[in-house]
Amino acid sequence: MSDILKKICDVKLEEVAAAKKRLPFADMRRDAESRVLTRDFEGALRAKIAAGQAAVIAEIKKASPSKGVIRADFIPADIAQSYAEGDGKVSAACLSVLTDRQFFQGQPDYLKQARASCQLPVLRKDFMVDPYQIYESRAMGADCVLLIAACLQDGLMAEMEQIARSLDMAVLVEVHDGAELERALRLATPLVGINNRNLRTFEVSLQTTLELQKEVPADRLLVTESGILAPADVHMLRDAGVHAFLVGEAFMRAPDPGLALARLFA
Ligand SMILES: O=C(O)c1ccccc1NCC(=O)[C@H](O)[C@H](O)COP(=O)(O)O
Repeated sequence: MSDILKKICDVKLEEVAAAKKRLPFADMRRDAESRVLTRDFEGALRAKIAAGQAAVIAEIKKASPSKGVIRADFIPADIAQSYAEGDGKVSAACLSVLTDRQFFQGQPDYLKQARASCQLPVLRKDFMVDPYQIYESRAMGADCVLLIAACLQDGLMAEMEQIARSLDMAVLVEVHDGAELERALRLATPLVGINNRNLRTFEVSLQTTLELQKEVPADRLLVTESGILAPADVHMLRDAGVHAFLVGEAFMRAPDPGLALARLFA
């Protein structure tokens, strides 16, 4: 595991240990199981694709380890509404909200505020290292969780997927190389994210998606993640048969994130 990823995961383990002292596992599980009606994350992506459009998971991200602060004027509810509206013709399929405090300046309240302000399904974007966080994700309202293969051993990853599915949440499993993809494909989830960002060097290459795409079976829904900045990137990936995108920075740097989305995916 890369240094930054190891550092992030170590912090997460400490955070989970502290959280379990505040709210024990059984209570968090009860909270999660008392929530009703998730929004259909996979269905929202597939509906856009069936309509001939790109399926965009639009990210709400204030800062990142590679870029520092990306957006100063940061009101998650406004950003979520802007993504849901787009330009009236082109808009987001789903949201992704960073909830990590230390490295991304996120927080769980941002997810709650974003979700309450629109009807879009929401991915909790964080670093999952313990089953407790899956219950916590549902308790805060998430419709989908991210499992980063590089952070998880096979057994734990499968257990966390199973818990998410028992709570009616979707799972986006994220990979960056062939070995991780092979492990991810042992899960049942159809949602496979290929992160174009190398989390060791922060280098971004869209070639990562093009190379790994060949190994993704047709019954999985490939989501290309990171570094999609220009219409030419979108055209190149769509011409290659990639129709689901997770985009953050390109929207977060724009005054109106929803209009930026519509322009990027026009
Ligand atoms: O973005 C980072 O610097 C980063 C560092 C370490 C782990 C994860 C990181 N990013 C998370 C993401 O995957 C992106 O926020 C997401 O794919 C959107 O990428 P972009 O469109 O390039 O903002």
